[in-house]
Amino acid sequence: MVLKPASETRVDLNDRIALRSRLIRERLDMPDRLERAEVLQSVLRAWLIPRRELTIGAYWPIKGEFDPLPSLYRWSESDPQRRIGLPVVDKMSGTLSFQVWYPGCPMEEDAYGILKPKDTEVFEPQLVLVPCLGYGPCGLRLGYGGGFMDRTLAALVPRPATAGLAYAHGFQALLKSLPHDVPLDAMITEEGVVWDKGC
Ligand SMILES: Nc1nc2c(c(=O)[nH]1)N(C=O)[C@@H](CNc1ccc(C(=O)N[C@@H](CCC(=O)O)C(=O)O)cc1)CN2
Ligand SMILES: Nc1ncnc2c1ncn2[C@@H]1O[C@H](COP(=O)(O)OP(=O)(O)OP(=O)(O)O)[C@@H](O)[C@H]1O
Repeated sequence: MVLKPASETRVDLNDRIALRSRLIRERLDMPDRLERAEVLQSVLRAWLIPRRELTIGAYWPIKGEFDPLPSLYRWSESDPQRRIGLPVVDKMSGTLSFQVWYPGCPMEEDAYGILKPKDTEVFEPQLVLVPCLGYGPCGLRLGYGGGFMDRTLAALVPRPATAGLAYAHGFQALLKSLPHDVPLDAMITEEGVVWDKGC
């Protein structure tokens, strides 16, 4: 086993923290973010058409994230069995559960101030749409640093299919994988489906 010097590990962590704040700033400052979001809605809607899953976990957008809910609502309208869920953080276990969401659903803040459905049913989605701040080759993802998504995906049996959603600016060719990283099955941006293990 080759042990890394502590200083190197610390540099990696500082790099990740700096990268996260740069990517959040870049995303918020993107002058054509709304146009890009419209294109991404179309890419997502088209990607969902042939999929068999009836239940999808998504997220309530924060910090300039792409909003997947308009496409998902359209997706859900064509079959009453289809369900959309939003994540709810369990601070103790560091994992997420998913609660049913529908347009107009009463909402409240979670432990991190992100809105979540109030008192709706908990379920395990067959497909999870994962918000990505950054992404690398082969399904690698950079989130906000809580590790919630990786812990949740590692614990769910059977593991749901996963598709990352991001704007193309988030691509980091040199992003390093960490031991706990659970690779995404697909990656979708406004430039198209950039990676899909299932294709
Ligand atoms: N819209 C949205 N909702 C989501 C997620 C997401 O990525 N996007 N999450 C996806 O999993 C979960 C929340 N993830 C979070 C991750 C980190 C922190 C947080 O407070 N981070 C600290 C820094 C932590 C560190 O670097 O050690 C901070 O920002 O100060 C909060 C929520 C569930 N809901
Ligand atoms: N399966 C796991 N078991 C235990 N700890 C984990 C697991 N996954 C992640 N962690 C811990 O969570 C912390 C953050 O991980 P990471 O930097 O990958 O977060 P992220 O994927 O960017 O954040 P998030 O998923 O919340 O958006 C790390 O300290 C890591 O050790």
